[in-house]
Amino acid sequence: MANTLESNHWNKGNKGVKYLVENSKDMKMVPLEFVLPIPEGERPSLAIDGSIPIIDLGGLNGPDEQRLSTIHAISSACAQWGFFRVTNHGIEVSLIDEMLRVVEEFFNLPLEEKMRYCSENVMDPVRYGTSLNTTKKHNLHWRDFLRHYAGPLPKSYHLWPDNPPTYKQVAKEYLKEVWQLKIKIFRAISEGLGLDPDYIERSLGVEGTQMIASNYYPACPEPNKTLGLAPHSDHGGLTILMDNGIPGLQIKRNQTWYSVPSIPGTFVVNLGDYLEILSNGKYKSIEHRGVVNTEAARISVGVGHGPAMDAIVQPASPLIKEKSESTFRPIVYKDYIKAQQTTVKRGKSALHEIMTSSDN
Ligand SMILES: O=C(O)CCC(=O)C(=O)O
Ligand SMILES: [Fe+2]
Repeated sequence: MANTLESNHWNKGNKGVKYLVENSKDMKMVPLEFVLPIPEGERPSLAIDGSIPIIDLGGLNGPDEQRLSTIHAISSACAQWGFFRVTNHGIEVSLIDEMLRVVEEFFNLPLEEKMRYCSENVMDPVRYGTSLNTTKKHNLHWRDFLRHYAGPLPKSYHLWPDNPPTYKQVAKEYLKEVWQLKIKIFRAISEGLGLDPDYIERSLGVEGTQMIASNYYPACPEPNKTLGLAPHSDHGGLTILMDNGIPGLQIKRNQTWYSVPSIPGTFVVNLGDYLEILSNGKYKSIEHRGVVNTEAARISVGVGHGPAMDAIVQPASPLIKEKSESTFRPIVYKDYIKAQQTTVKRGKSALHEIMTSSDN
């Protein structure tokens, strides 16, 4: 439900980080409530420059041999990284730029206008907010966000922000293209898992969900003391992410944090918990976090794709047979989202809760 400036959460003086930065002259230190207990060895500046596999998706339209080698490259990226970058993805750079522009315009609106979409309920179809999970007490994070359901379109389109005036139209076009891209990638992942090419797509049900999360991370005077976004894995199957050219994404691999460079015009694709579950643990959803910098605001736009809200999430039966046991207990997708989004600990704790044995 939309809130006003008088509602609880905003009454506490938390008007979002962008507002805070813009209304504090010459901020030299991060306010205490944003200082996070980041372990010494995991400070953002200690991350190693990393590069994730780059996959030319044009290969999927090529002759058989090229198509199979592209599928193979995707499945090894899924097994070894859980993250990869795609080029030749078929989405016009001008549309990506336009999407970034309307998202930036949204965050630049006066606070009162953005507040129309403020909500603390993680299941609300449209939510503007700040930090991480403001319903529970915890230190704040250096980001504001706008999240909303995208697909199925008719269920939420009328609720999307109508300001800036072009937002709905541009977002609709962008999300339609991203939807097609995820079909292409899911097909390749299905084949790589030895499943029917349509297996994953069909597993999502007739009303598979698409959710968009746009993040605004203002420049920050002490980037080593806070985080834009705490370590987490995504709950859906596949997230397709782009940003405004300012780096800030870090991924955890073998207990080490790596910075993922920003390459405009490409997308970073990552597997979420749904795919870890569906693959019966063969592929892992990888923890990642958003870090901030002293120089410039970063905007990122991630689009997650998962099953229908009332779908039962469980491993694909051919993959259970392969391993002779199921690694996860079945759970209704919306219950899983709720569990994952309301925990303060994040990381992969929600996924660990549904594992059938703790040694997986
Ligand atoms: O800003 C980023 O690069 C990461 C965003 C993200 O992980 C998310 O919205 O789930
Ligand atoms: Fe994420």
